[in-house]
Amino acid sequence: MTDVTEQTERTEQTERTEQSGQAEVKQAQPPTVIVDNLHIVYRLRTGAGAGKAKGAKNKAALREQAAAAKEQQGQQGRDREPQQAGKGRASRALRRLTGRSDSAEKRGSRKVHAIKGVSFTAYRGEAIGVIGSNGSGKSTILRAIAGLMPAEAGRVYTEGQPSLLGVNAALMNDLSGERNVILGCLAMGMTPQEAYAKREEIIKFSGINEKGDFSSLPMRAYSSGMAARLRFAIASAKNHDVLMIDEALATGDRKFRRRSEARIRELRAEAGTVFLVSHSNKSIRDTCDRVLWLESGSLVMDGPTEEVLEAYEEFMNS
Ligand SMILES: Nc1ncnc2c1ncn2[C@@H]1O[C@H](COP(=O)(O)OP(=O)(O)OP(=O)(O)O)[C@@H](O)[C@H]1O
Repeated sequence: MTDVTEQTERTEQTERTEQSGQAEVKQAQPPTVIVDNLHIVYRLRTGAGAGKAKGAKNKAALREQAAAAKEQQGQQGRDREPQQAGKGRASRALRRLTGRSDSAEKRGSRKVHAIKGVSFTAYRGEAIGVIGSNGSGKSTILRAIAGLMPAEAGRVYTEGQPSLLGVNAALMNDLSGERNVILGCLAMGMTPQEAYAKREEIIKFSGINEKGDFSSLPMRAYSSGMAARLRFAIASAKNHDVLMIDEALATGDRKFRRRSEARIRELRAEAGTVFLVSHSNKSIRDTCDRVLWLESGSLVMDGPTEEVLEAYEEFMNS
């Protein structure tokens, strides 16, 4: 198995995880993902310099605006009271506009401890729902399994290359749906011949051409639901060792949702492991046989779908 968290070697804790109760229950199938006492921490820069790269363009524009305002104020001031008017006002306005105050000039950082010591083992052939209230850590744990988040502590071991739907598809808004299908297939490791051979089938499955020739239009012309359907269609065209779907089904209409749920069942039958993050308990019920329930970054429950959903629904209604 590969350590996707790129830390040091296998720990004793992993051995314990593999020998845990879950493993005894599911020992007929080999494990595909081991999450071992995982901690994920986001670090945010605050104060001066925060969001520098992103905000630089806006700030340059704001500075120009402020300079123009200063010029105007200066002109008005000169008309009224030479030298004094406008003095200091423009720089105060600039600080207000850019959100910088003298005290905020101090550099700082804040941490968000998003995943707190989560452990579980997933097995080949399982479809696992990931549930929990907003901000409980569902997307973060999928990103960690995909190898996109470094671990603060603990490890994630995976068999094969996990694919996080929507990220691995690497779609581009300026390219047509058709070109994106080819791009997505190549990004998943298909040869150009395989990608071209799959193109029609993927577009048909996505249903984007049901109301006109949308596949030849740039993706920026698609609704969010259409884009999500195309991403799902591309990602599910390949059999994945580990496929992770984050809310993708929630955006499709009912017809597409049924089709994609059937595809998830096929993927499971073809021996992969599927993780599905969803706020729709119905999607989870229809698709998953096991559920992980996270709250505030901790694993509250891990068990059969009905058992966990019942407890979760009770918690949500209390
Ligand atoms: N890029 C980020 N920077 C800082 N904190 C983040 C970032 N992304 C998520 N978080 C924080 O990590 C925690 C877990 O977020 P995450 O997105 O994993 O939750 P979620 O269960 O997927 O939420 P939702 O159901 O609302 O999509 C939250 O407290 C969130 O504020």
